[in-house]
Amino acid sequence: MSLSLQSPLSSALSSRSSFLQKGGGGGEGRLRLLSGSLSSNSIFFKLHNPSFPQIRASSLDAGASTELDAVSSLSEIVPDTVVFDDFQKFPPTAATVSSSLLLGICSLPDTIFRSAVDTALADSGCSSLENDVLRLSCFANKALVNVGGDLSKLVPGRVSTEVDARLAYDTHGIIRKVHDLLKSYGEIDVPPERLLFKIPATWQGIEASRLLESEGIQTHLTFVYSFVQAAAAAQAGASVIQIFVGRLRDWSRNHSGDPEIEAALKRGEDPGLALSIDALIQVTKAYNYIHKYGYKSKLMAAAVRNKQDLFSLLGVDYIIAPLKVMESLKESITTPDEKYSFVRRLSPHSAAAYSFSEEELIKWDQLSLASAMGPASVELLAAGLDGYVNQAKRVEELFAKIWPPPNV
Ligand SMILES: O=C(CO)[C@@H](O)[C@H](O)[C@H](O)[C@H](O)COP(=O)(O)O
Repeated sequence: MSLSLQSPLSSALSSRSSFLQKGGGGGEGRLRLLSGSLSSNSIFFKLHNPSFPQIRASSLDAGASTELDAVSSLSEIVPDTVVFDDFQKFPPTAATVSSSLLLGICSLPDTIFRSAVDTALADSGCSSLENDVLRLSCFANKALVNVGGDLSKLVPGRVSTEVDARLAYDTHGIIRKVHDLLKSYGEIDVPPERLLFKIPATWQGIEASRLLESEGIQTHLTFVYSFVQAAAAAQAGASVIQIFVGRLRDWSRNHSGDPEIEAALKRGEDPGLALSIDALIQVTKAYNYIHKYGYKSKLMAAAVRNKQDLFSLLGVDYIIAPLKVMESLKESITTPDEKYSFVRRLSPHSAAAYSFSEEELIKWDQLSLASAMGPASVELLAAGLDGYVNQAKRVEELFAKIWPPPNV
């Protein structure tokens, strides 16, 4: 059977062109690429002065550098790129491919990734599957891999591929899915060392990560909202552990009965602007645990909403920063003296000095993890999974509408 590669998506999608405008937290159709740091020199800033003056880029003189240079020397700052134009401004060095990205690509009339999706929908192996569910899942996998393959040519770093969140509680299902994705990547010559597989940090996801890492397959555990998930992920040997600090702050703010929030409000602090104490505690403990005990994992802080969030995380291995924060950091100039305003909050040195309780140093298992996670991480994990499941279903619904292409 010969299948056309002539953009079978176009007609079905002509009414879906507004995905990219919807924006918002983790919103649909946002195209997320991860760029590396712009500077690698290591300066250690000693003093903290949150009200340091900001000078516009036009007045840059010898000896001045940007805030972005300054913070990039302490953490790898990863732009959370949402549109293709940002490639020019913040060239990506790594990328994530997800259902959300597929929805975004399908909503655009003409993108460099569109033919990757069309090619997936023309895959004869998938087309020949009689079972509708299997066929749609096959198309979705191929689309992820084809887009991931294109991204691997654009970025020098690793491409992280989202694993279907419907498998979040099925260790062997996750492993089978990753093996399938890896096989498809092999067919288009993308080697495993260029790949990460993004898996939800449920206990079953953490177990899958442990087994996959033991085969040399790199994993990226996401939806981490607590130190205990991060510790279990580190024990599993996950390559990347992604903790969503801003969502923890939002959770605290939305549970105003929380005594910490009440106390912050009484002190006149706005819990909506500063990272909540709990978010800072979880990320600090996660970082210290990984670095004190020599785990190979890298900790990635995500859902950073403003510069103050970012400043309070300096030293963490990676920080994903929205473009507006990146731009503001790039436009703000520091003079050599002002550089000392930046404080490295997290470092291997401070990690070494940190004390954990005996209960925190256990070998985590399903039961201990479940009883230690706490309401914020339980609720946020469930909400994150719901979002990903919804996006995965929408991709399949979309593919079901447009397959077979009209001229088959
Ligand atoms: O997960 C990745 C990349 O792997 C990020 O794009 C990630 O989705 C974003 O940093 C966060 O989701 C942003 O947080 P929020 O605004 O959705 O709460």
